[in-house]
Amino acid sequence: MAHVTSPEPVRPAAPVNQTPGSPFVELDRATWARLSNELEQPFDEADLARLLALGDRLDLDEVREVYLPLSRLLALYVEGTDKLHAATSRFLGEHRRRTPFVIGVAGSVAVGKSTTARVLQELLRRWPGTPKVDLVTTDGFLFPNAELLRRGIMERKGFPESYDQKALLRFISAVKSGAPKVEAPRYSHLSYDIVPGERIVVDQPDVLIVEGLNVLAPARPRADGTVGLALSDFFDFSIYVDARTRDIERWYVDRFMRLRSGAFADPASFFHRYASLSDAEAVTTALGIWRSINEPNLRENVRPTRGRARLVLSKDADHSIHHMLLRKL
Ligand SMILES: Nc1ncnc2c1ncn2[C@@H]1O[C@H](COP(=O)(O)OP(=O)(O)O)[C@@H](O)[C@H]1O
Ligand SMILES: CC(C)(COP(=O)(O)O)[C@@H](O)C(=O)NCCC(=O)O
Repeated sequence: MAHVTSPEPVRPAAPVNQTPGSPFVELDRATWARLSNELEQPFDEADLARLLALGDRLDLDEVREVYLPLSRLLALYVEGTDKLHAATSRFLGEHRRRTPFVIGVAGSVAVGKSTTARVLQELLRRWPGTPKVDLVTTDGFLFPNAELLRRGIMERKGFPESYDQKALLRFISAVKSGAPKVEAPRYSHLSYDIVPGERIVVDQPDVLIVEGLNVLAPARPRADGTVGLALSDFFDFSIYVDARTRDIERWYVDRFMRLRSGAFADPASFFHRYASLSDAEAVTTALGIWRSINEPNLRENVRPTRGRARLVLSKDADHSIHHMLLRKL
């Protein structure tokens, strides 16, 4: 595995736009890409093969120009946050325990959260300060289908109320407090349900990436009007992956069509019944699921959290990142 040496501070390659009063600076793609020119190339052939084996038709220029500089920025944040923790421990006169740096990745179903998260995981592993990078998706904290049915919300999978928020908060507090071997339930897209008894184990990583639709959602007020912590209160950095709704809809349908000729063929698949549909019927089915569940969730719950992210990645119709908004204030 190729490694890069040290995340030296980045010199801005060109002026960036900041709208007066906005906490974000806007970086167009060319500006951002220029930041990568100064970077040591962290890939060797084996690394490239591993990235491509992630199964995505990922453009490697995109990785070099967008995700590599982003991983460098994140490595700088990890260093800075670590120093801040050390200072707090010195102030409190405590023995210091390193806690994972937590990155939230939010955005619509099918916008490319998993792909972004996995690429960042691979890149961050190459920085010297963060060799151990774990990734969890919040789908493991969805209520099992039986419970969704009992609550009458089976058609609202992915909406905030379909998650066991308490379990999610317990999980992230344990990870953040530096506990070893913290367990999370596992969701299967094949069975479309939580896998009974299966667990993902997070064991004191340097970085934990938490990916999911609603990771930036604010805490919901309790019955007595008080407001507790939200998942995002435990994030050290957050990314919202953004794109036009009509593009995301197309990506959703395209993915559905690919799964139909792949995973849906498995009789164990929840969607096996769709494997025998004609192309036209399959498109209609995918659009039906998109328009009744995922698009309303995007509109009502997911996109409204965009402004809470530290970084917004805006995609074009071909998945390329067109520009970024980075929160400076
Ligand atoms: N950067 C990218 N380049 C090309 N295709 C991508 C990229 N990101 C995502 N995709 C494709 O878009 C679809 C949705 O991506 P995925 O990461 O599964 O989304 P999410 O996790 O948000 O549901 C998949 O078919 C994936 O292969
Ligand atoms: C499992 C999901 C809710 C995503 O969960 P996340 O990991 O983002 O918390 C989503 O992929 C999903 O299955 N939505 C239900 C509608 C559909 O089948 O597309």
